[in-house]
Amino acid sequence: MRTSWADAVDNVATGSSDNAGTSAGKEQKLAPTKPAYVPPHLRNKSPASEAHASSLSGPPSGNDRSRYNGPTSGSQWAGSRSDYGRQGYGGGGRGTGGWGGRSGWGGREREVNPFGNDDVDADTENAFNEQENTGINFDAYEDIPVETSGDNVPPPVNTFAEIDLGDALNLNIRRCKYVKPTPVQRHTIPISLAGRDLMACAQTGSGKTAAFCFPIISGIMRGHIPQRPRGVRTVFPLALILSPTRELSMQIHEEARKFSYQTGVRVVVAYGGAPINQQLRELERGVDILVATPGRLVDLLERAKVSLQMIRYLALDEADRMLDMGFEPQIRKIVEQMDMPPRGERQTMLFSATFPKEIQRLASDFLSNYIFLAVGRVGSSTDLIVQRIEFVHESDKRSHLMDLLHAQRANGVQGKQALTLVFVETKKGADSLEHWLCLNGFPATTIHGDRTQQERELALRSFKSGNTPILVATDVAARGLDIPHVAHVINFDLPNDIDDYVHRIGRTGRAGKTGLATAFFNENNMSLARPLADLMKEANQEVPDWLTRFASRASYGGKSRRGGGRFGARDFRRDSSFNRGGSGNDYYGGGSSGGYGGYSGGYGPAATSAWD
Ligand SMILES: Nc1ncnc2c1ncn2[C@@H]1O[C@H](COP(=O)(O)OP(=O)(O)OP(=O)(O)O)[C@@H](O)[C@H]1O
Repeated sequence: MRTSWADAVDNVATGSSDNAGTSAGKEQKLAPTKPAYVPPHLRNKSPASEAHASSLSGPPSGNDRSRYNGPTSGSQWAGSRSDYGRQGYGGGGRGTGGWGGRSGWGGREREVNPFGNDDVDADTENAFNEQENTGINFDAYEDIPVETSGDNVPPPVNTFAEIDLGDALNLNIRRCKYVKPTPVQRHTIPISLAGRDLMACAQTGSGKTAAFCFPIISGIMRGHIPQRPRGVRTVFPLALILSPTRELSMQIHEEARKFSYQTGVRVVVAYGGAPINQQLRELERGVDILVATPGRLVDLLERAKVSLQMIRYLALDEADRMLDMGFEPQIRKIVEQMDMPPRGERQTMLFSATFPKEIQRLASDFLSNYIFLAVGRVGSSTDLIVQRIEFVHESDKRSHLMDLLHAQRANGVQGKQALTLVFVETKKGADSLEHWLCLNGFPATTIHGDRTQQERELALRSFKSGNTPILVATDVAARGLDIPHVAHVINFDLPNDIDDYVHRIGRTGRAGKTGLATAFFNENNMSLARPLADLMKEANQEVPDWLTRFASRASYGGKSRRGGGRFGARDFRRDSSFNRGGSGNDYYGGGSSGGYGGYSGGYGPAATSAWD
């Protein structure tokens, strides 16, 4: 196995795609009209090592899904799914596979380098220094409490070196300048590599994208590659990553392309608002991982352009949003009513920074014997974000915003000149505020659902580049977007739901950096007083007295769905109302203060929940 990794790295080091071309060329001679599908783990390889590598592509041993293959077990491929031998996954290695007459990266195409002008050696050398210089400070997450529940939870790792992700992926991790895994990565990667289903909750900006991408890419690289049907114009991805917005899908696609560079794994994105034909062309060139928004995917499924028959990995990013009232029917259709393998046969991973209990309950329909992981309190914000709440009457909001922006122009945000993201309630409100800001000498642009996709993308690019340092947005930009240098998030209009607030302010204070979030609160936001005060307290923020008073008033009658102010009661399976045979206690003590040494959460039978 090592031989094939070394080959892949040689290719990376020389920047050569010739080997891939050679191997595809050989296939073409055998079947001139239909170049065979080249399994990812054999792409970018010299013919000399093919025989050896293909002998390694046999089905995984063992059928016990509950078995735990530790992540530190050398190159043994931990967590291979037991179901790869089922119909559709059968068939042989290289040469017997074939897919619609096209091949992925193993074919004629040269893979574009997503890292730009990448000098591997220089980058690798500089990575650690640069990392230190960028201000990324993941030590800030070290003492975050971590809780897990479920059967036989694999222990976390401390370093990427402890996990056998494969050399090509490891090289890309270094190119991304990731020195060590973030807490959510430390815990989830071993769980996913062990083949387990997962519901993972971790704070905004804490590295969840890589946490689900690494195991998927690694699994595809090393797994037994199924034979894909020949001669049909339908594509059969092996992994599906769904996200709620177009921009987030694009971002995940960009990240996944970096992680999978020269691994032979091909990632394609499909989202609405953009010409479908172009996306179809991309798909027809081969796809291992499909990143998509639900609407466009349903369209592709109904046109029989995509089949989910061979999905091994399903990841829902922003999973709670994907399963709320707006999206749930589409997600159910995709997951339960098309041709996707049922739960238990595929591996399902759900990620978000927030997971209300009612959504956890819904989500459990898609999971099999899953592990629940919470890094930090479910739905908590990071205390890297300084939160300020100001009481501002509706009619004073604009002048108040103007004061903030003038002060910011003079002094920067926390001493830095940086990007400002302003959230408003409505699309009309966004346009009108943008117009007013521009009139007053503050270059601004907008992103919301009434703008064309082209306009949305242009606005985001202009904001990211700093050309337009203020972006006025509706909730379409609230989740997942990772925009460096957003130093200030202003909730001009507060959302109705505290979880939306958590995601919005999470656009700053990412990856260990600090950030500032200011919110304008008034009589229209009373229902948010208590959850907001709770959230701020949890994040060690100063809560204004007036907010504490509003929070304690009876006018907010709703029960906090966040489940009390202590670390616990996270996994809904532990909830007293669900715990049929249990003690009625909604608090459980499987926690730890997540540092390397302090981990004790949920490993071993003592932590098995009553439900499992
Ligand atoms: N191990 C790591 N080392 C350094 N940086 C990392 C690491 N993992 C992720 N990052 C960076 O951290 C940033 C935030 O990651 P990501 O966007 O995945 O966060 P997230 O948890 O998905 O946030 P959100 O909840 O807002 O979607 C990204 O810029 C990413 O490149």
